[in-house]
Amino acid sequence: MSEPILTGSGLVKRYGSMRALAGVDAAVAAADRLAIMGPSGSGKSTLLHVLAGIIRPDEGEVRLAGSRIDDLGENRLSALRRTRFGFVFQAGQLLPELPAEENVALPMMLGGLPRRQAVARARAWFPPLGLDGLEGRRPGQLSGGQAQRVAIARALAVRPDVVFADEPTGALDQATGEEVVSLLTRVTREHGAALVLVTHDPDIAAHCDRLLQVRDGLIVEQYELRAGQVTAHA
Ligand SMILES: Nc1ncnc2c1ncn2[C@@H]1O[C@H](COP(=O)(O)OP(=O)(O)OP(=O)(O)O)[C@@H](O)[C@H]1O
Repeated sequence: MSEPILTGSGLVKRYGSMRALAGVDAAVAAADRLAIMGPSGSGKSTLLHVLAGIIRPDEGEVRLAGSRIDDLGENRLSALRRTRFGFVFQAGQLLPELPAEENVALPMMLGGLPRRQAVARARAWFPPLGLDGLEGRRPGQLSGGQAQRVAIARALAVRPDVVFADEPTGALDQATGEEVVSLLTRVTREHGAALVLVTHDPDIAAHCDRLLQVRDGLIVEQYELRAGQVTAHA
């Protein structure tokens, strides 16, 4: 793997006496597309949230481009999440009262870009994501697949280093889910962002370059994938 953009080393996260992460090392290279799979409760979401600086680990450290981020103060960490990371969740992440284009513009506005410029930049994402003409729709007027495309636009519009996607197709039917993940993996690669994707679905994971299997808070297997096929035990 080329130089990693994001690394987690020795990550432990406890909830009471239970270890949701029991000592995990994970690295993501720039433009790498990493899938995380495992049984329910195995620690997939916890790993994603710790790597994304949303949950702080009890032990271990997270580094972005070589700099430690898990020990930053809350203000710096939230600014870093806003500018260096993009997020796509299962559903319900768009603000219902805002038109789609303003949902996409919002993280840029929070980052200090004037509203007109942010909306203009946001609009440019709509045609390439198959959303032409939907700029003014509110999330309630979009299909599930369209709403996830808007969420992808919003995640990428800040030009993040890493996009984190937690079950991004979990609320979609299989065909729409495949369309959304194929778009997500393509545009993250085109824009040079890494992707960390949690999924239950092997067909969704198959769109990625690497797969981590998590069980009981540990990485138990790592694979390299090509065209959905396992090519190597990493
Ligand atoms: N805030 C919390 N408080 C207490 N326990 C938690 C908390 N968050 C997660 N856990 C526990 O940590 C373990 C790992 O949870 P996590 O959500 O990471 O699993 P997961 O693999 O993503 O599961 P799923 O596929 O069901 O979403 C589970 O046993 C869960 O119950």
